[in-house]
Amino acid sequence: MDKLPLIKDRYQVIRHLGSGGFGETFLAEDTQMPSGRRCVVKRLKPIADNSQIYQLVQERFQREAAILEELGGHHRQIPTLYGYFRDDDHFYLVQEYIEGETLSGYLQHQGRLSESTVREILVSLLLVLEYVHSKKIVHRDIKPDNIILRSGSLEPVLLDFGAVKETMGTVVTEGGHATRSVVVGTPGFMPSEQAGGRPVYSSDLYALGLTAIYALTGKIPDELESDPMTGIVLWRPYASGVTPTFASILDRAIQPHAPHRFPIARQMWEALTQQSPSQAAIPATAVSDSQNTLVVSPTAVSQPPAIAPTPVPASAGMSDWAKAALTGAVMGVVLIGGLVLYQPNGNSPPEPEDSQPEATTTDSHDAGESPGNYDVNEDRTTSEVIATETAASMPESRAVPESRAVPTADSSQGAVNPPTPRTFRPSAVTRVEEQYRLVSHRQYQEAWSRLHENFRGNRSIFTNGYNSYADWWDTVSHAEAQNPQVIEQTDDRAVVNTQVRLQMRTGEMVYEPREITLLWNQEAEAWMISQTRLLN
Ligand SMILES: Nc1ncnc2c1ncn2[C@@H]1O[C@H](COP(=O)(O)OP(=O)(O)OP(=O)(O)O)[C@@H](O)[C@H]1O
Repeated sequence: MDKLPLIKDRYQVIRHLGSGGFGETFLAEDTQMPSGRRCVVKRLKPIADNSQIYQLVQERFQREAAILEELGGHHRQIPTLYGYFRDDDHFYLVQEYIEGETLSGYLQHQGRLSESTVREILVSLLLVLEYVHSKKIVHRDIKPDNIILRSGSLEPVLLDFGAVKETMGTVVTEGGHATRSVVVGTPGFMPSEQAGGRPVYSSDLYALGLTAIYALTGKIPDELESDPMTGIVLWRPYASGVTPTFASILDRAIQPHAPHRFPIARQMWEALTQQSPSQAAIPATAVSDSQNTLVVSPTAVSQPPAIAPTPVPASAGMSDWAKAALTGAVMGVVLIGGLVLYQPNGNSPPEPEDSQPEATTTDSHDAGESPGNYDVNEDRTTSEVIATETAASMPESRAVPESRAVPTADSSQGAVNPPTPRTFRPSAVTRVEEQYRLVSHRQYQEAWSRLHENFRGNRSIFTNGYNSYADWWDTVSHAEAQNPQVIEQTDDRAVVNTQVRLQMRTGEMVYEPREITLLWNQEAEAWMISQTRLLN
């Protein structure tokens, strides 16, 4: 057998992971680390082959790598960037290897996922997206293949940010100007404004919504019909058991027109965690052109086919999906004429009618410029986007293992029962983070209801029950659980240590190291805080 290559005299290739539009990806061992840790090496090659372009690509690549470094360095659901370099005519990224399985791979053998599992994944990824968007980055290629569920915990991790790939598409126009020549994204998962080169934050929510729909139905967007008048994807008949509120949230996420979607990740996260029908509803402005297909109650869906929660059949969905994945790999970066985006006079194309109203220029050099249209000669990164509302930092989310059963094969269809899959038990860490978020948002009643009943009944702490709890939190203007970590964990009990940061209404800042004990409530399917203790 041929010896596998050693890249840059350092990264010993273990196996080839995949090939995409701009290069190849390898699993490798870092021979210069004592542990010989595993890493993912991405080798990219610019599409234009000349030295002028290479210089430009190098500059952009460096900027985008710096962004990846920041993102991965601050969020555990984004791979850490270990290194980047250029070697001859290739550019390399070396990233943390995420041990696990892509969401699409997971579905192939576990079957379609339950609503609660999909909801958990969404809630978790929305926190990641809010973090990403707070850095003014639009991911641009969210899809089941770019989400890895970590082995053991099934925590979703977001891969493959589009901007680096985009740098590989740098070309020089006839007029001598460098510009992008590609739109990054995957057909079907990519909304129209992104296909037109103008992604906004809610473009990621659109892709995430369709990813969730894939997880619920086993169908990729190309396998679903759309309403010919409105362009709305008609998925509900394939997920008849989904609750109306959850379905409405997904419908809002996948609206073809960006202004009709949730504008930012936080809003979708709030709709999911509170599941208030009013938050899920598409804004009134959307109803006029889509009222026949939106926010459909289950009874309004005509004769949904009875679909048992079977695994995605290997003979149909899997091969289709494999085909689609292959297409995605080829089409992941859609080539467009550089001149389409490049405006020699410096003007941008007109705002599309469906661009987000919130997305007004704050940091671009040109008032009309969109994130998808820039000139490389300007000193800004390809992935900066425009927004008036910077997403506030939201906590990272982590998931832990659990062993509740979800879909089994329908024996009436002759399918074999798959092994009992694990589903998500929300992580104790996420629970702790949420608790501080709730009190920060003054949702005291909600926060109180998530304390264990024994804790709530402790009159030595809460002398006046809920009122003393709410009164105390009213003295705090902002609370945050920093760096929470699970110290102990069994199926039913978890202990999390965290540094609590409290900004008091008086202006004083308080930092409290705390140990928080949580008990699993099977009925509520939630972690309840049963005790907190100040650490020395
Ligand atoms: N950090 C990572 N940890 C573990 N697996 C990874 C990581 N990054 C990529 N992979 C896996 O490697 C394979 C190839 O991924 P990659 O995204 O680089 O290429 P692609 O999807 O084939 O092409 P494209 O870059 O055009 O999307 C995929 O199966 C992906 O899940």
